[in-house]
Amino acid sequence: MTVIHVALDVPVNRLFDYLAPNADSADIGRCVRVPFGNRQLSGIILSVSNLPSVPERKLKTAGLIDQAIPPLPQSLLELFEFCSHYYHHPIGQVVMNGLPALLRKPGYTTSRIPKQIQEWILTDAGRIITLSDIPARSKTKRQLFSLLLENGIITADIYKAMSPHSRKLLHEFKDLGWVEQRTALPGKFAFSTVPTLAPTTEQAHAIAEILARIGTFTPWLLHGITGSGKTEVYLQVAASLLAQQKQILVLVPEINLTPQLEATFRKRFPNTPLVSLHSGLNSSERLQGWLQAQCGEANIILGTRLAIFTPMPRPGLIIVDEEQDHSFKQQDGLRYSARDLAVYRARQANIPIVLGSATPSLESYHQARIGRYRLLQLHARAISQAVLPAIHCIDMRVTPAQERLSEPILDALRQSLDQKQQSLVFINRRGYSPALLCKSCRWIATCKRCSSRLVVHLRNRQLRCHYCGDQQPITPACPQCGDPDIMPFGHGTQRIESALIKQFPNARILRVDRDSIRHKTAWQTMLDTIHQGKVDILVGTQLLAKGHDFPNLALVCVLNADSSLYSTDFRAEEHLFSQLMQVAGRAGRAHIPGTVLIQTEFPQHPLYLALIRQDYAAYAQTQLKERKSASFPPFVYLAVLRAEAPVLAEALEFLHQTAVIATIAKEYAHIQLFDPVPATMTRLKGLERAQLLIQAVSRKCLQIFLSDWHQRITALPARSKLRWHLDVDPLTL
Ligand SMILES: Nc1ncnc2c1ncn2[C@@H]1O[C@H](COP(=O)(O)OP(=O)(O)OP(=O)(O)O)[C@@H](O)[C@H]1O
Ligand SMILES: [Zn+2]
Repeated sequence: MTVIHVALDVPVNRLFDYLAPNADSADIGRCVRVPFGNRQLSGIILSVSNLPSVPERKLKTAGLIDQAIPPLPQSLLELFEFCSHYYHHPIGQVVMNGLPALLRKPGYTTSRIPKQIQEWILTDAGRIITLSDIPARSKTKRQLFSLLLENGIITADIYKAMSPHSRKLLHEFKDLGWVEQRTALPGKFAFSTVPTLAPTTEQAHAIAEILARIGTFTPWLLHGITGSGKTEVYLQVAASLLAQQKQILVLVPEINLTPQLEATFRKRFPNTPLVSLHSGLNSSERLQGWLQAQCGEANIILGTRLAIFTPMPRPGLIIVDEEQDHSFKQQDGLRYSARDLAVYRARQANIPIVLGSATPSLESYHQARIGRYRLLQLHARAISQAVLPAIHCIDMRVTPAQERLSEPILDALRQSLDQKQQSLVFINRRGYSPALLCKSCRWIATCKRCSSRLVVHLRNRQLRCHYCGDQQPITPACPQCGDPDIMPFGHGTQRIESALIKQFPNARILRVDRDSIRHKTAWQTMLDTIHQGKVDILVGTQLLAKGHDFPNLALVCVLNADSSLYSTDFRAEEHLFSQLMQVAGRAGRAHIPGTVLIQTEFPQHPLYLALIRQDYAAYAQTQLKERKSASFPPFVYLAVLRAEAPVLAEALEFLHQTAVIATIAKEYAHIQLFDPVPATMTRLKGLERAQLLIQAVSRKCLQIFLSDWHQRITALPARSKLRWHLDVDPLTL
C-alpha cells in the first residue's frame, strides 16, 4: 500500500493521507488533486510511505499527480517546514501561500509551462544490470541501455534520434527501477554584460570581499550611505555568478522599486533571462515567472517578499536591498520575515547573502557588530562630485508658516525653481487632511469600524478610513451639534499640493502617493516625467523616499516628521531615523549639491542632532544601548499573541486564559509573559483587538515554549467569533 502525505490549504497543522498506488518517492514535491470533504483540492505531496496515520479503510484515493511540472525541490520543502515550525502556522497553508495561486487550478499549468528537456538517468539499481540481462533479440533495448551504462544519462534528442520506440523502452526501464526521469536544466545561455562602471575603491573592496567567499554561506551587511552605489556592487557580484550560470535572487521592499531595478539589471545583462515576481502581476504572469525560475530558465529573479519562496535549482547569491524595510515582514496570515528567511535560504544553499542598506535595521547591525554578519561599508557617494546633502532643522516654534509651509522652505523652493532644479516636499500622509473637525463642539469624524479618524479627500468630497477602506460623503454640517462650520484639520499631500500651486502658480507640481498611482501605468509615467525633468516640485509620501535616483533633485523639505517622535512603539524612532536618512538621501546625488530642510518643534531632539551629522553608526549605537537597558530586541526575542472579537472583554478574557495555560508549558520558567492589553489600534474593521506579549532571552527557549503553548491554545474549546494568531518576531506592538 502506498500512501502520500499531502499539504493542503486548510487551517489545521497536519498533512492529509491518501492512497496513491502508483506514487513513489519521485513524486515528492509534486502537485496532486485530492478529494476533501465534498470538494476537490490541489495540494503538494510532502512524503510517500506505506504507513497511513489512519486505518486503511478510511483512506480515500488521490486523483491525478501533475507530472508536467518538475517537483518542488527538497530545499524548498524544507524551507516550508521551517516556516511552519518557526512561525507556528499550518504547514498546508504555508506551502500553498508560497506557491502561485494558479498552481492550484487543475490542469491549468500543463499547457503553459516553459519548454523542458527531459532526460533519463541510471539509478543505483540500474548500475548493477549488465547487458546480458537484456535478451539479445531486443536490439534497440540493448543499444539504449548500453548508452545509459556508458554515460549514466540519456537526453531526449539522443533517444529520439535512436528509435521511435525509445521512449516506450525507457518507461519499461523505469518500471524495472533501472532509470529515473528528470527535467533537465535548460542549456547554457550566452552570458554577456555591457561595460560596467569603474568601481570606486570602496566598491571594489566590497566586490572583491564578497567574491572571495562565493560558494560558502556568508551573510554580508553592506552598509553604504545613500548614493554610495550599492546597486553597482550588487551588479558586479551578480555578473560573476551569472557567468557561472548561477541563479540570483534579488528582493526589494516595494513593488514600486521593481521596475527600475529590473531595468538596471536588464540593461547590464541583456541576454540573461530575468523574471520579476511581485503582487502587481496577474496570476498567469506570476505562474509563468515562477515556472521559469523553477525550471532554471530564469537566472535573475527579482521580486518583493513573496519571491523568497521561489524555487531555484542553481542558487548562487541572494540580495536583499533596503533590508531594514518593514514591508519584508508579512503582517497577516503567515507572518514571515522575508529577510530572515533569505538568510535561512542562503545558509541552506551554502551561498552568500548581501543585505544592503544606508540605515540597516538595528537587528542586522547588531549581528554585524557581534561578528555573525560581515560588515562592508561604503562611506562616500559613488559619483565623485556628489557629497552628502547639508541638513538643517527649522524650529517651528518660532518660524512663521502658511499652510504648514514655513518661510525658509518657501524661499528655498523659490530658489530651486529659479535654478531649474527639482525639489521634493515630503509629507507622510496622503489625502487632503487627516481629520475633519467641528469648531464649536470639537466633534471629529471617526470610522465606525476602526479606532481611527477619517481622512478628508477633498477632490472627491469624501471621508475615507485608511485602515478599512470605508468611505462616505463629507457631511455638510456637524452631525453632533448641527454647526455647518466643520473644517479639515491638519495637512496631507493633497492639501500641500494645493498650497504649493497657490504659492508657485507657474511651477510644474506633481503629487506622488498611493492615490495618485492607483492606475496600473501611472507609476511608470510619473517616473518618466520626473526623469525627463518635466517636474519642478514633487509632493510625496514614503513612496518617493527610498531607492530612487533622481539626479536633478537638489532640495528635500520634510514637513511633519515630529508625529512619530514620541510614539509608544519601541521601533518608531529607528523607523523615523531611517526614513529621514533615506528621504534626505534623495538630494544631491549627482552634480548638484543637496540641501535638506526639516520642520520640527524639537530641534534639539537627539534624533535630529544625529540626523544633521548623518552619523548612522553613532545613532545606532545609542539606540542599541537603550534597547539593551530596556530589554528590547535584538537583546531579547519577542512574540505576540493577538486576539480579536466583537467585544474587547472577550478578547482579553481569552488571552488571560492562555496566560494561565502558559504556566504549564515547556520552558515557561525562562519566559516573561506580560499582561494582556488592548492593542494600540483597538478597533479594526469592526473587531476589538487585544494582545499578550511574550519575551525570552533566547530564541531557542522562546521556540520550545511557543510550540508547546501553541498546541495547548489550539486544544482549547473553539469560541465562535473569536480569532487569534501568534506573531513571532513582531515588528509592531
Ligand atoms: N563606480 C561608479 N562610478 C560612477 N557612478 C556610479 C558608480 N557607482 C554608482 N554610481 C552612480 O551613483 C548613483 C547612486 O548609486 P545607487 O543608486 O546605486 O546608490 P545606493 O547606494 O543604492 O543609494 P540609496 O541607498 O540611496 O538607494 C547612481 O546614479 C549610479 O549610477
Ligand atoms: Zn475603518
